[in-house]
Amino acid sequence: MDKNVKIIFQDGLEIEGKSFGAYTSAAGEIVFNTAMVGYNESLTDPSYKGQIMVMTFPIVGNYGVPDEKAMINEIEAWVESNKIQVTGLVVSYYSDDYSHWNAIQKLGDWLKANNIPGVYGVDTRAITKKLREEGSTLAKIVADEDIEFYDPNTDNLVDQVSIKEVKRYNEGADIKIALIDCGVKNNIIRCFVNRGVEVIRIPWDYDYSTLEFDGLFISNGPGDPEMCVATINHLKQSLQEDKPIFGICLGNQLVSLAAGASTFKLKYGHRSHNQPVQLAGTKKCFITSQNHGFAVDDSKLPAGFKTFFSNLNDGTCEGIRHESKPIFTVQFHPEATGGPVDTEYLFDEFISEVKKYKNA
Ligand SMILES: NC(=O)CC[C@H](N)C(=O)O
Repeated sequence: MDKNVKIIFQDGLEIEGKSFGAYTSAAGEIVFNTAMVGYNESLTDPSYKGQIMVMTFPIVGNYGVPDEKAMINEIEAWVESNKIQVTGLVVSYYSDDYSHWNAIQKLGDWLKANNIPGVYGVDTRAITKKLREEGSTLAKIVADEDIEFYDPNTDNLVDQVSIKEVKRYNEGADIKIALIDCGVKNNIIRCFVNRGVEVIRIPWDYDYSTLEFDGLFISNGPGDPEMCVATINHLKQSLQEDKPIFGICLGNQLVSLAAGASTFKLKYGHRSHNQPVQLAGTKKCFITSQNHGFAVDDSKLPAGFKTFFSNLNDGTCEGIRHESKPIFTVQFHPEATGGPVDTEYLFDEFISEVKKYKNA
């Protein structure tokens, strides 16, 4: 019989569930994800660092866990980074009995190996309703010992997940993209590598002023964008230059901050695979994969920038675009994994801008 554990919210609410994964206590920001699949990808997405993820899909674990060490082109083949990044996982029904062509282990065993607690047997939809009504909050999973609440947004989480040294993929390719790694998802690197460009992956605070490259990319990443002061300062300089710039999620927020816009915390964030966005000035709508808690305030964008996409659920900004330079950023995840690939064409648009710049 699995042991009992408690989820304790900052307002004092306690919910009892059963333990799977590591039997240990953990504290963080509790967030809900309404995606129906993709737990392996979400758990290893560095943007979830410091967060306890509640999955609303009622059965989790039934397709197991792939070999997280398998590599293709020096990139983990089946997961989004080299470890589990969430602080804890909360599900309704945990399925121990898995079946999938590339599964090699149980979700509970993988969590255990990473010392991450899982809770099952709780009403995840009730938790979601609470978070939607009252807004995002802190919580802790309490197993063997009670611990303090912890607010991850007060720490520089990007520094914890960013690469420590420069790493090149597809070295020698004609087009070179400098990728500022704020906690990059592997599928972003795959999307570039699959398009035949060289990726120069640099740490979040790396001074790239003397690096040779043709286009600049800023990745997704965890926490409050205002923590990334070094990146924002480097971007202020890049915005004065002519190289094409593309940013995703945290990358969108950092470029916006560098341009002079502001960001704010959403009431409960967007975490799912079915977020509808509209391309500004058109009737085109795309379904996107998202995972963010902050957003850019596009009611007062700096001169030269306009809204690129808007969210059709709540009207928030889903990206900005420069009016004359090849600079555009999106709040959603065009690389998906998990989620729909409707907007992957943005990688092609960016690379085509980079080629134009290089051949000009
Ligand atoms: N996926 C991301 O890059 C998330 C960006 C930022 N940490 C947020 O929560 O809004």
